[in-house]
Formats: sequence, structure tokens, C-alpha cells
Amino acid sequence: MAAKTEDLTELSNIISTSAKNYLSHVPTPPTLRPAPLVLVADEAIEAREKLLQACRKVISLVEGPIETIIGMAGAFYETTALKLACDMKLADNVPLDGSPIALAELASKTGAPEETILRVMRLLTFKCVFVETAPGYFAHTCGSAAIGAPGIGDLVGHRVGEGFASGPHTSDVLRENNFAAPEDSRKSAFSRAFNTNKGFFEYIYTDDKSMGTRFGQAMTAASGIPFNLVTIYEPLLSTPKGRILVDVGGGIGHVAIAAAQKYPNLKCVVQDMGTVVGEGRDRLPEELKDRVEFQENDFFKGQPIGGPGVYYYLKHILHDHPDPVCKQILSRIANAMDSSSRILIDECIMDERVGPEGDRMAIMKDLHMLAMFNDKERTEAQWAALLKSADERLVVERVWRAKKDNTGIIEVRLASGVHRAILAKL
Ligand SMILES: C[S@@+](CC[C@H](N)C(=O)[O-])C[C@H]1O[C@@H](n2cnc3c(N)ncnc32)[C@H](O)[C@@H]1O
Repeated sequence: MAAKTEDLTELSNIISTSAKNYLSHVPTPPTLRPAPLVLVADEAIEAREKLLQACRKVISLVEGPIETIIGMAGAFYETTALKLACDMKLADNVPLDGSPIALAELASKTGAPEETILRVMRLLTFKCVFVETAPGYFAHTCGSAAIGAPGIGDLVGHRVGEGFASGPHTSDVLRENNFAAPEDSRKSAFSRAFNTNKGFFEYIYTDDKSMGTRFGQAMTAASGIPFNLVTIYEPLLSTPKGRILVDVGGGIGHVAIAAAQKYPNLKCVVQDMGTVVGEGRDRLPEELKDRVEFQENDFFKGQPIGGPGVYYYLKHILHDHPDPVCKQILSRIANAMDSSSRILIDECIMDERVGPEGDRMAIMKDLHMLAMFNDKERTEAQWAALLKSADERLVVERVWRAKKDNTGIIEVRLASGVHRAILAKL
């Protein structure tokens, strides 16, 4: 599709063609009713993207400038309604099989007034989250049913909780630094919103552990299932027995578990901070206990695991930290590596280009990183520059891009036989 298409007729033709193409590649036509999650097959991804891009442009064209921009200015009311729905536990009290519930019954089950529920439902049903099946009767759609799904519901909770509270402070925090993000994550919009001089992680380890537990669960859904490590990084298919993958900041071990299940030769060590490691150990399936272990390790202090062929896997770690802090994390790992080890950075790889063709989730995540940590998602050029500045021996071996979104695994090795001092002289 031409990037500049602004013609309604042309866009509607694109929608019609892409919709047919999309439908020809999905096992069942999409439904708004609650249904098991169907992953989009690779063949359908391009048609889906074209369809969504054309729809975005059509909406903007037909809405016109006032509705578009005033709608955006008030988009936080969508989050307000979603947060109210979560806090009133609406999704938990609507039958998951798609059958309706009367407003009066929903009010009595949740203890919330009918009027408040109705006002929230007015906005949510407008976005096809819940549906009114008959006057005063509400049922789940696939969107509202997802609010209660493990992982996804926690991610919604994290966004409408910490994210929604922090977002409005972002502009004030940046204004005090000439609109550049401060390089200290303890001076973030999150810290201001929660009235703390701690960064997010320190806060969830000490001040609000339940926020930390929810965040750990949210991470299981935050990066699009199936995980890149088990879908796009081909070298693991032929990994020899006993090869070690260190999941640095691996949370409760969800990715390491998926990797160990798929690759029986792999041994995984999940490193994280104390409380998180404890939660991960408690959840580890019995049959993986000989190949997945948890280790308490602060990635700022060093990397205790070395030796040939080790994979150091960092998913959603570096996007939480400004460049100077990322350099510390990377250089600790570089010091433990040899030429056969690899760092695998599994993150967003942002488009250089902007516009309706962008990846919505990545764009939102970038601003979420800004509000929560004073950090960002990076382009391929920014990743290369960060690695070089962390340790000049670190070179990108290959970028393994996901088809489903703007994420990928950046495979990094240590330039062999080249000493840092020699390189520094060049
Ligand atoms: C955004 S989460 C990513 C979790 C997991 N890698 C994933 O992608 O789902 C960042 C993780 O880094 C961990 N973390 C933060 N600071 C750390 C530190 N200094 N040392 C080790 N882990 C840390 C957090 O506890 C959290 O589990």
C-alpha cells in the first residue's frame, strides 16, 4: 500500500482485498464472541497489517480533524473506564461462556451501583469490549473476556494502575530537563506519581510487593506469545546437550520454561532479584527441575556464569534502563564471555519510519518505558551504537526479526582475538 494513500475509494478497495486475503489465511473467521486465542499465522500477518493500516486511515479521514484530535485528547477516558471495570470486577462477574447477565444482577454481584456500571459499559461497549445483547443485558466479547485471562489481565492491571497514574506526570518531568528524558530512573514520572525517590524495580521489591507480583505475571503476556526465543532463533534447534542459557532478569522464568520445554538439550539458569527468584522457584514444573534453575543475581554486580558457548539472554531488560545503565549491564556480561558465547537481546526494534504503518504496541511500549523508567525502545542503529559504546568488542552477529511485530533477537558476540586495548588505538 502506498504510504500516502488518502483516497477513501482506494482505501476501501484495499480493505476489501486485504480482508479476503486475511480470511483465506485464518483457520476460522475472527469473532467478537469469547473464543480461545488463535495465533495469527505468518501468511496472514501482512494482510492483517494492510487491513489495520487502511482502517486507521479511513477512520481518520471519515472522522475529520475535530473528532480525531478531540477524541485523542480524551482517550484517557477509555483507560478510566477500563480501570473502573477492573476495579469493580465487571469481567469476573459476566459469564465467560458468552451468555448475558442483567445489569441489576451485575450490580448486586459487584456491589457497584447500576448507574456507574452503565456509564462504564457505554464507553467499553462502544469499543466492542463487552456487548449489550438486549436492553440492560451485558455479555462478554473476546476483548472483555481477556481482562480476566492470566497474564493479560495482569498486564491490563499494570497499565491501568502504574502506567495510567504515571503517564500524566511525564510532561512535567521532561519539562524540567528541557524535554529530554532524565538519565536517572528514580526521577521518572512513575516516581513522581508514587511519591517515591526509588525507581520502579526498587519500589516493587521493597514498598509494594503485590505490585511486583502482578508485574511478574504481566511479563508472561507482555511480549506476544509464542516467545521469540522459541520461534525465531534457529541456532537453538541444533544446540548440543548441556548448553547453558542464562536468562538475565528472567522474572518468574516463563521464557526459560518455554525454551527448556522446546529444546531438551538446553539447561537454563534464570537470574533475577531475591523475591522474584523465590516466586519463580515455587512455580517451576517438577519435570523441569533438573534443567531449569533459579539464581539470585543482581545484574549490576556481575555475571557469575562464564565458560564456552553460554547464551546470555536479555528480554525486556535494556529497554528499562537509560544508556549509561545499559552499558554497565552489558559490560558485566561481556567480561564473562568468550568468542563462543552469545548475548541475545530480545526487544523491540523500532522502525526508523513513522506513520500509520507503525507497530501500535511498540509505539505505546516506548512511551510506557518513558513514563516508568525514563527509558525507550530502540532502533537497530541505536542498538548497535549502545553495544559499541558498552564494550567495543561487542559486535552484532545477526538480527533475527519476528514476523508478527517489531521485535527481534539481536545476536551479539565478542570479536574474537581482538583485544580491547588494540581496538581502542584504532
Ligand atoms: C521487564 S521485566 C522482564 C522480565 C523477563 N525478562 C521478560 O521479558 O518477561 C525486568 C526484569 O528484570 C528484573 N531486574 C530488575 N533489576 C534487576 C537487577 N538489578 N538484577 C537482576 N534482575 C533485575 C526484574 O525483577 C524483572 O523481572
